[in-house]
Amino acid sequence: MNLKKLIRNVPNFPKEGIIFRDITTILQSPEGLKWAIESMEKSLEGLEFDYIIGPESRGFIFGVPLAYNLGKGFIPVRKEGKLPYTTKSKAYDLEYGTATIEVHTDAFTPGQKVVIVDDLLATGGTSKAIIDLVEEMGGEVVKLVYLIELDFLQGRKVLGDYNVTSLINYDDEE
Ligand SMILES: O=P(O)(O)OC[C@H]1O[C@H](OP(=O)(O)OP(=O)(O)O)[C@H](O)[C@@H]1O
Ligand SMILES: Nc1ncnc2[nH]cnc12
Repeated sequence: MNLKKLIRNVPNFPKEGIIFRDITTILQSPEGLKWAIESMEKSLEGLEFDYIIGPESRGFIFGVPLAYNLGKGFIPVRKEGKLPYTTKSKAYDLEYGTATIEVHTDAFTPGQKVVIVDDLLATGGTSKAIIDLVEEMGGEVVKLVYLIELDFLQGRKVLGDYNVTSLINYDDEE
């Protein structure tokens, strides 16, 4: 299946010079959505872990069905001020700005293994912030799975030796 055809490219959103890779057009397609979830799921075959953890908001779209299908729990990572209980937070840079994310302090117990799921890897700032949060809380990140990777932003360099899978790659800004 040619998933790139199902991704809408929106130039100059949310800022001049950014080509936004819009996944709403994949979500609209029953075949595209099925392919995306099933392919992400395949990349986790045989892996032992306790939770899927994913960032607001697009990480929820893919993380929850994966967790449900694999019989795991899901841990939401939210933007600042949204989680109601005690949180641990981390500030980070994005391709088009800065943000702070938070996770509940009792989301998992030390020693547990988590898989990070998100729609897209760009600079790696969001994922690195999640890795830092998980590790500072005593957890272990055993894999990261993305639908899309913007290779030219070199997010993988930021992620170092972690086990990373992405399904659709963009090598340059076109
Ligand atoms: O690799 P990075 O440079 O960190 O960029 C990738 C992140 O940026 C986007 O989320 P965004 O913060 O725009 O939030 P949204 O999902 O709510 O739109 C995307 O869904 C990833 O989470
Ligand atoms: N170019 C892009 N398109 C969609 N989501 C993004 N998140 C960060 N960069 C992005």
